[in-house]
Amino acid sequence: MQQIIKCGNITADTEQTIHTIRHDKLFVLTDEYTNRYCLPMIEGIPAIREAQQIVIPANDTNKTIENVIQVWRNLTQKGATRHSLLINLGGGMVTDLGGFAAATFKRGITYINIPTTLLGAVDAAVGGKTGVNFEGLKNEIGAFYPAEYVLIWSEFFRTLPQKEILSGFAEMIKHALIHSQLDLEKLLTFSANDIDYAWLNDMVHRSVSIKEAIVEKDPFEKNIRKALNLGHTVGHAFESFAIEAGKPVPHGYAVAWGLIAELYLSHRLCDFPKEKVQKTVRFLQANYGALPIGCDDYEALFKIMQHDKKNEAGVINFTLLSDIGNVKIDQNADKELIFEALDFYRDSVGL
Ligand SMILES: NC(=O)c1ccc[n+]([C@@H]2O[C@H](COP(=O)([O-])OP(=O)(O)OC[C@H]3O[C@@H](n4cnc5c(N)ncnc54)[C@H](O)[C@@H]3O)[C@@H](O)[C@H]2O)c1
Ligand SMILES: O=C(O)C(=O)C[C@@H](O)[C@H](O)[C@H](O)COP(=O)(O)O
Ligand SMILES: [Zn+2]
Repeated sequence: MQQIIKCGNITADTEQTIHTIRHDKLFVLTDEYTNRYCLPMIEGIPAIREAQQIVIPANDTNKTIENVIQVWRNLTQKGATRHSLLINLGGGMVTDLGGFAAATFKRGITYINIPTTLLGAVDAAVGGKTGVNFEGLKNEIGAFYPAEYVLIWSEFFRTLPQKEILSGFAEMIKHALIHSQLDLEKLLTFSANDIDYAWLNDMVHRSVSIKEAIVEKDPFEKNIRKALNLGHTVGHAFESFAIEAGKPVPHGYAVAWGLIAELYLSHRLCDFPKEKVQKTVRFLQANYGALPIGCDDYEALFKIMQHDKKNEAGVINFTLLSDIGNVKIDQNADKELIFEALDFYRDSVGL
């Protein structure tokens, strides 16, 4: 089982975790920004100072197999063995890519995730989904291969741009939607212009525990883990579409817009209450703006949804809700209804 540590002191907790895992060489993977902003916060640890560093370019357009090869190459050239330990210090891009590199190098080495974004802490670093984008599709290549430890320290978020805070917050909204009305009510009070970091830290721990409980029940997404994919069938289509258009958007923004469309489908197919759609959509619209799409783009978006990993035998499977906390997996919507949901998205965000 993956161990999640809520850090009080990142230096002491990291040092202790490193000592807990028997290893020969230590490697630290960062991207260009986490190397600058986050590595200095743990560089006081002698083991980190002496570790081999691997730096990859930042952002999701670099979550590619080519950069996995760069990591493999560094590991090989710097003498990594099957007993080496990798620390992924970064957001979801670094933990997804680094986790996949760890899963595949010499058929698997141990790794630790230290998420430095809100999204990484509440979602990406936890639960063992690793991978890279491929052929314009999100996480098309990957493996379930959990980090041995995930160290969560909210102080990293202080250097995050507001956009990245909001991106992570969208996954927290998703966790609340699949879990409870009370969690959602609390999150809908959030103001990104006036962040209360102590409150956010509490909400982070709550959000992680929602994900952790689901992953523990179904680590390989055969069943209830599909709950964590709420908003992602449409969300990933939006995200891939934006990358293809040369205007990438943060993952959480795509999820927020995907939630709008999928709450509509939840209402139409599972009787999710209309007033709860409206209340959540109001928050999403106010905080996330819009990905500009027109009716002409629906076919392209539908085509991307046909590659969603929850699909089976040519049927697009959605995770929907009949109420907050009441998840319905493997729900089919036909093309006409999906287009209606895209109409609803456009109306809701003022396009
Ligand atoms: N494996 C999973 O379960 C899972 C879950 C959700 C999302 N994801 C994936 O996670 C990725 C998105 O992760 P993300 O939102 O963390 O994006 P990211 O890793 O690309 O980070 C966003 C930006 O913030 C910078 N950054 C990171 N930490 C910083 C800090 N403390 N201060 C300043 N800048 C910092 C990064 O360098 C980058 O430029 C996507 O690829 C998504 O598909 C995976
Ligand atoms: O952990 C999960 O399970 C999730 O689905 C979490 C999602 O937020 C995350 O974006 C995940 O990477 C999506 O996975 P995919 O299987 O749809 O690629
Ligand atoms: Zn996600």
